[in-house]
Amino acid sequence: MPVSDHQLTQAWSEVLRLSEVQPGQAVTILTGAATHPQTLRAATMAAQAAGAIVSRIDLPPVNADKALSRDALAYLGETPLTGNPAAIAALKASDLVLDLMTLLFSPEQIDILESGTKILLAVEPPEVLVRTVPTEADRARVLAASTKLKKAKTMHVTSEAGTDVTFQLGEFPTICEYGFVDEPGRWDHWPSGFLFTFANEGGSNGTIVVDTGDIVLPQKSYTTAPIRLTIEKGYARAIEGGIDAQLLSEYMATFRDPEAYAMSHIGWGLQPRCHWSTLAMYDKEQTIAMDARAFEGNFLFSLGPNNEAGGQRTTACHIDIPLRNCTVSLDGEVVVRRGKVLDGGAA
Ligand SMILES: O=c1ccc(O)c[nH]1
Repeated sequence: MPVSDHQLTQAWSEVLRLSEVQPGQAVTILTGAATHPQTLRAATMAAQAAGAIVSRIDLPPVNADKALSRDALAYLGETPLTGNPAAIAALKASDLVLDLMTLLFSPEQIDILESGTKILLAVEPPEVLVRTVPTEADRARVLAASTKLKKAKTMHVTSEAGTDVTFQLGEFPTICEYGFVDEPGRWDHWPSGFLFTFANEGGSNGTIVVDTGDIVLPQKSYTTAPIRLTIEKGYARAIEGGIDAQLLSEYMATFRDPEAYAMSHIGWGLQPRCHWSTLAMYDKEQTIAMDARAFEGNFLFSLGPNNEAGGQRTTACHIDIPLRNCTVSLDGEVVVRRGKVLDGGAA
C-alpha cells in the first residue's frame, strides 16, 4: 500500500541528515528508466529542504537485451555511466549522489567514490524505504560487528541442513552497510543493516546447502528443495539438487563465464526491520529484495564479482543467497547461532 509524499519526504530528510548534508553542498540525483517517481519527488524535495544545490542526471538504460532478468542487481559491470565522461564528471563534482538507478559493482562507482563523492543507493519501493529508515543504532550495531570481522582470519559456517564451509579471510576489506553515507567517499545502500567481506582468492572450501525455504536472488524464489553447492578453492564446482538447482545452474551457464562461480561476498544480516518472509508478499518486479539480504541473523553469501572490494573479478553474473538457521563463527567465536545474532539484540 502507498505511503504519502509527506512520509517519504520525511524519510529522505532523515537519511540526508544522517548523511550530514550541509546547505550549499551539491547533491546530484541519478535516475534511469525504472526510477520510482515518488522516490525522485521526495528525494528532490528533501535535498532542497536541506539547502543543497540539487541536480538530476537521467541516463538511458543498458543491458536489458543481455540480462535475462529485469532486476538491476542481476547483471553487473557495464552501466549507463560506462563511457559517459560528462555524467561521470558531474557526479565527481558532487558532494553526494543519490543513486536511484543502480551503479553497484561498477568500475565507475569506484572511480566516483575515490574522488570523495558519497553515493547512496536507494531503489526499493517507497513503503520499504519508509519502513527501513536507517538509525544511528543500525550504524553502531553494524560497526560493532565489523570490529570482529575485520580481525578474523577464518569464517566457518555450518547448519543442520548440511552447510559446512570455511573461508580464509584477510585479503579484502570488511564492508558495512547501514543505510546512510556519513563520510566522504562512502557508499551505502538504503535499506540495509548488514556487513560482509570477501574470502581470500581460492580460500573457500566446503559445502553450502541452500535449504528448503532459503532465498535465491535475483531469481527471488524460495527454494522448494535443498541445493547443494560444493565449494573448492574459491569456486562453486558443483550445484546439485532439484528444479531450483537446475534453474540456478542454467541461468548461471547463460553467462558463459567461469568467474560467475567464484565466491563473492560473505556476511550476515543485522536489520530487525527486514524480514525473511517479506519477499513472499511482493511481485518480483516490485523489489530487489533487500529484506532478504538484510534480515537479522541471515548468512548471506554471493557468487560472482569481487571488484567492489578491490578484487579483479568483474563478471556480470551476480547471485546473492541469504540462508536461514546458520551458525557463523569467526576464528572459533560464534557471532550467529542457528540464525540468531549473538550481540545482545538490536539496541
Ligand atoms: O546492498 C547490496 C546489494 C547487493 C549486494 O550483493 C551487496 N550489497
